[in-house]
Amino acid sequence: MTDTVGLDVEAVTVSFGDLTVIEDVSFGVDPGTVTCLIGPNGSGKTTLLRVITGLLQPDSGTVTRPTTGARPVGYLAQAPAFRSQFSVRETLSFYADLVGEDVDSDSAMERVGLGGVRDRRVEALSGGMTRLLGIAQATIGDPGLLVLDEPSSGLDPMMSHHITETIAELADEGAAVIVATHDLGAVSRIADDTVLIDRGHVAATGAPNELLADTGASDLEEAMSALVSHEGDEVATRTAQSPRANGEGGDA
Ligand SMILES: Nc1ncnc2c1ncn2[C@@H]1O[C@H](COP(=O)(O)OP(=O)(O)OP(=O)(O)O)[C@@H](O)[C@H]1O
Repeated sequence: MTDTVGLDVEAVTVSFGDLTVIEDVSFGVDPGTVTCLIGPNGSGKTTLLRVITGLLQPDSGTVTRPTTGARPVGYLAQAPAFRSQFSVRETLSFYADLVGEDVDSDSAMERVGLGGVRDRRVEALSGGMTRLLGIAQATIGDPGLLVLDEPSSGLDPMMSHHITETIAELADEGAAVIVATHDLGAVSRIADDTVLIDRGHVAATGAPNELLADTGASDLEEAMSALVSHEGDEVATRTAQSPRANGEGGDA
């Protein structure tokens, strides 16, 4: 999985009609590290991740990705959808076949700890297990870049810890990992770096302890609150809740 080239996002701008949701965003993620993308609801994190995976073309700017692995990018969508009748093993074999011949799916299953439920159907998995299945499918083919959208949202603390440890291990194996999350406890545990997005702009970057030092805050929630603009919050929240069609499945 090791690559000397990580992820490089350079001056990316994305608009939907008249609404510019990402403007002139630049940052990088080194191989073997975890960068957490944080920011308020509707600030543009998912949009940026979709550009990073190549699912969405930016209006301007460039994205340079690693080239190692049987596929370059593994992606966990915010709401991954799998075939309900497939078992865990069948689901992962299906994705492995899409990636290429002789691509192993068992190691991905074991890596996230789903070996014990390999024959359970997707429809019978808990929410946490479904997220683990999503992470497992994202790792098939050992991509050099892993893009994970809210991997631990809505999970109990033990499952959340398990998922964040798994993510840290994937980076230790050499992948460049970018994770969008509202779980600031997880950010403190696993982030080598953070990118704080506010209204489509980079409001701050740095390791979690640098954000704390820069703001004099005692925790990341306080630091984030100090760094984001609070003007027109009501409008931003309404926009974030407006219906939209992303049409994402579980694969990049
Ligand atoms: N396909 C689309 N068409 C129109 N507007 C969109 C589309 N996708 C996203 N948006 C808008 O872009 C903005 C950013 O949305 P995005 O989902 O990227 O935010 P986010 O930071 O991931 O939010 P959250 O934390 O709530 O998941 C929002 O105002 C959203 O309504």
